[in-house]
Amino acid sequence: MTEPREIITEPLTREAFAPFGEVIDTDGADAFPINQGRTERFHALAQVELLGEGAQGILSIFRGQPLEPLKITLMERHPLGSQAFVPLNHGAFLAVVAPPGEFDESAVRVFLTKGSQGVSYRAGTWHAPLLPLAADSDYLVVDRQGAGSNCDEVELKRPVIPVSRPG
Ligand SMILES: NC(=O)N[C@@H](O)C(=O)O
Ligand code: NI
Repeated sequence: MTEPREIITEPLTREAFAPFGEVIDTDGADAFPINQGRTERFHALAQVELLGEGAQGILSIFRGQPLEPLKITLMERHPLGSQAFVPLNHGAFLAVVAPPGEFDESAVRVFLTKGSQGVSYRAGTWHAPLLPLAADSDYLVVDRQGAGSNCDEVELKRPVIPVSRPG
C-alpha cells in the first residue's frame, strides 16, 4: 500500500481556481437589475461547454454523502463538457482538481468551498467525484449528455488526504 499524501486545503477564490474552471458565487460577481428592478441578475457566472456529436446540456440533482475515511484514490475528467455543481442546501464540499491535459499527480490541489459557492469544472479538468462534507448534500449539476466517451478516470499513485490549514 503506497503512502498517502496530505494536501492542505485552500479557500476557493476565482483567481486561484481559474486554471480549473469558474467559481459560481454572488460575492464579487457583476450583477444588474432585471424584472423592473425586482431581481438582480448575476450574469454568466460560468460557461457551459458542450462538445462533440449530439452534445446536450442537462440539469441533474446529486444527493451526495461524505467519503469516509476521506482518502481520495481516483480522479476523473470530462473531455467533452464542463460540469458544474451548485449547492441546493448550503453544503460545503471539496473541489480536488488538477489541470487539464496529461494527468500530473504533483499538481493536485484541494479547494474548500463555502456553502454559498459552486464550481464549474472546465472540460478536461481533472477532479475527484463529488466530495460533500455533510450527509445528504444536494447539488444542482449542469453537464453534458451525448455521444462519445466523456469520463476518463485515473488511479492516484499516492492517495490524497485533505487536511485543513493549521491555525
Ligand atoms: N459520475 C458523475 O456523473 N459524477 C462525477 O462526474 C462527479 O464529478 O461527481
Ligand atoms: Ni465529474
